[in-house]
Amino acid sequence: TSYWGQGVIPLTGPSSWHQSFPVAKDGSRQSPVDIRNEETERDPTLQPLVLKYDPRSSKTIANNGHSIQVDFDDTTDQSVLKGGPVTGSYRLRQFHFHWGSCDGRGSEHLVDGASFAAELHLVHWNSEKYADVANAAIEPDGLAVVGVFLKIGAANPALQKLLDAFDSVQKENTKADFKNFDPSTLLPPCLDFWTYLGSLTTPPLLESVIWHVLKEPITVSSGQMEQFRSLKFTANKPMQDNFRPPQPLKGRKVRRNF
Ligand SMILES: C[C@H](CNC(=O)c1ccc(S(N)(=O)=O)cc1)Cn1ccc2ccccc21
Ligand SMILES: [Zn+2]
Repeated sequence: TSYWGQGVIPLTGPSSWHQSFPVAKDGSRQSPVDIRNEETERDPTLQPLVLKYDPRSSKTIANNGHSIQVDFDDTTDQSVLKGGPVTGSYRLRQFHFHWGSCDGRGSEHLVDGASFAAELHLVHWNSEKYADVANAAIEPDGLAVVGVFLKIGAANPALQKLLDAFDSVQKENTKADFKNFDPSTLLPPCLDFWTYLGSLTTPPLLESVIWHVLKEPITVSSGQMEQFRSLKFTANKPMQDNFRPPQPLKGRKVRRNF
């Protein structure tokens, strides 16, 4: 932050990203968005979403300074996304979370203006058309991200397996083995989704994401949310409020398959 006159201009948060990444302000397909369900369009041509995950492809868990992330072996089509609005097959690369400093906020997408306590992002890239995630990330159809809302309720046993690994990645830029984790244990039973063309929600904010936001949340307890907040950002600050606020739709249509 820097002090100019009365105001404090945060040089690190989302409101200053446009200084280094003009697409933040000038882009036509920025994410996240507030999904106004009344304004979405039901599209009967949307195929069911097929998520086929192999636990043998999970590799490591890392605190990368802005989220907690589990990385997968994406050298073969072991864990893939198919169906929904996309043709072809998108390979799972990683999943990570966004959450708040309190249970009342934390998700990136909103539904009719309402936030959830957290949001899980499963990041896949178009392995039929591009060589790797970095090349895919700069193409309009390069990435497919599935967003899953975490709603405060009963403690989630699948999530607890992940939280139990947090002790080894408390500090920023730490990584540990995290094998045999099946990400499908973090999915709700129903894969109904909203879909729209959007972007990465963190710099470089590339407009390369086909978003699939699941209608049904999974649960997380307040105690489990506290464990997310025990992770550290840089300078030993608690990792929290790592979500971008909603961005203008700029004429985009959000479709739903339910
Ligand atoms: C983007 C990539 C690093 N970022 C991500 O992979 C990423 C994935 C998903 C989200 S979210 N929250 O939207 O699900 C956010 C960031 C590196 N990278 C690849 C090409 C590339 C070009 C310039 C700079 C960095 C580059
Ligand atoms: Zn994300």
